[in-house]
Amino acid sequence: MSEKNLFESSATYRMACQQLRDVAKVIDLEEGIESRLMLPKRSLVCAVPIRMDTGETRNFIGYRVQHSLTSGASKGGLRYAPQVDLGEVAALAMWMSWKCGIMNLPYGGAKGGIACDPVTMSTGEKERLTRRFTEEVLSIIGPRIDVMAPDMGTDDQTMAWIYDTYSMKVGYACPEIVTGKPVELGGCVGRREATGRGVVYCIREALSELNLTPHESTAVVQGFGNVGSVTCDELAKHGTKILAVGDRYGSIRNMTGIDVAALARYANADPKKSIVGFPGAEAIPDAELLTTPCTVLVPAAMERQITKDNAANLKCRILAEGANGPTTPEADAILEAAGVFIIPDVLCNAGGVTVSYFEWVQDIQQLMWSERQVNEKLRELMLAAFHRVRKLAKERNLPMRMAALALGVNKVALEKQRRGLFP
Ligand SMILES: NC(=O)C1=CN([C@@H]2O[C@H](COP(=O)(O)OP(=O)(O)OC[C@H]3O[C@@H](n4cnc5c(N)ncnc54)[C@H](O)[C@@H]3O)[C@@H](O)[C@H]2O)C=CC1
Ligand SMILES: O=C(O)CCC(=O)C(=O)O
Repeated sequence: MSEKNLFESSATYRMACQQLRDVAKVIDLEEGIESRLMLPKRSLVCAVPIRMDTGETRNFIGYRVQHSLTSGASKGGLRYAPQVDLGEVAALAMWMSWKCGIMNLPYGGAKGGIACDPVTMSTGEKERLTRRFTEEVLSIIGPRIDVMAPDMGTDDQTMAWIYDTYSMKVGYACPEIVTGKPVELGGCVGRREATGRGVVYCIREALSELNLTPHESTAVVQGFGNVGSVTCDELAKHGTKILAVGDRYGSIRNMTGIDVAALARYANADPKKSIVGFPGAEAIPDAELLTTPCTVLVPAAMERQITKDNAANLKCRILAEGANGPTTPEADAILEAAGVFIIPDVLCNAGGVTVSYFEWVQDIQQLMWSERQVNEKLRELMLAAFHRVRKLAKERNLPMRMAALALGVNKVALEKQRRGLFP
């Protein structure tokens, strides 16, 4: 694509496009479809004015980007973070399309965000922000159009406010408008844990391929929010020692192993939910977190954390991408050459959207599954996807990321062709 577009000022969007260009060559993607898939189907940018607790009015900027509606409703999280911009949300929406394709879910990809710092806002301010944003995007969301879920900085309470605001507009309770809701409002048991659980299912498959056991393995995790904390917990339950953890405020390390349950209690008691100051580990500079020697490194925070500047210093056997887009294409090449087993984001963190799909199906059918049913089905779908990607990687001698993207992009492209190219 030669013309400059609205999204290209974002390095994250340029990275998603680079990946698409690379995989387009691998799967011999028709040029017209490739250039369509570089762009989202539609994007909404809105002012979100709210009254702060001080009485002043502040205007935030909100985004909802729908990358593809070809395979069904578009699906993806809503992110509250200071750096959110249109390009970042567009990249995340594109990755959602490939993720849903890899998992064979009947969805296109979408993502939303509001540029704000939820840590500094009161519950009332976040509620007003969420309700006003929902009003602003009403015309482009719906249970068959676009279904939101939690992402960085949002949670089940955020989804409850969206559900309530939407239901008041349409005049009936409509739980299928969002997933990741509180269980008592039609949320799915196991959704909160689903992304981290999915990450650990993938890690265990990779360990077994490398003839390693969880017990003899160690892990380092960047991010201790939804994805990072559940990943730590699940790894620890399987006997893997967590050596170091980092968050937005700092990093900690204990080479004899961190007590994950105690760390979770400590972080939960902190207003910022931070791990900094945890007495069972020592503080380390952030730069040392990712380069701590370990079996498995799990970035579970932000995009573009592993770059050409630090990739060569990583000392892990497996890179399990809990976060979306944590590794740049330049870093990918360095890690591939070093023989690191990469479990790419669009596969590794797909457990979240998979259980979101279970939640949506339950809400539409008005029946509830047990936690055992949810977890068994999640495991079955994650393992099947892992081995589909692995098989293609081996057959075609592709890096895992290219194999995963090939499956995801191909599914969307095929559906476009069957429907008549550009629906
Ligand atoms: N929540 C979900 O179900 C899913 C989330 N993801 C992705 O996983 C990642 C994390 O999301 P959540 O755990 O939901 O978010 P969260 O808001 O629950 O937690 C984010 C964590 O990352 C830390 N963090 C933020 N900026 C950081 C920085 N610059 N350096 C180090 N740590 C930093 C925060 O302090 C916090 O511990 C994001 O990339 C998100 O898109 C992917 C799939 C599903
Ligand atoms: O659960 C969902 O619908 C989306 C989760 C998400 O935002 C993601 O996988 O990045």
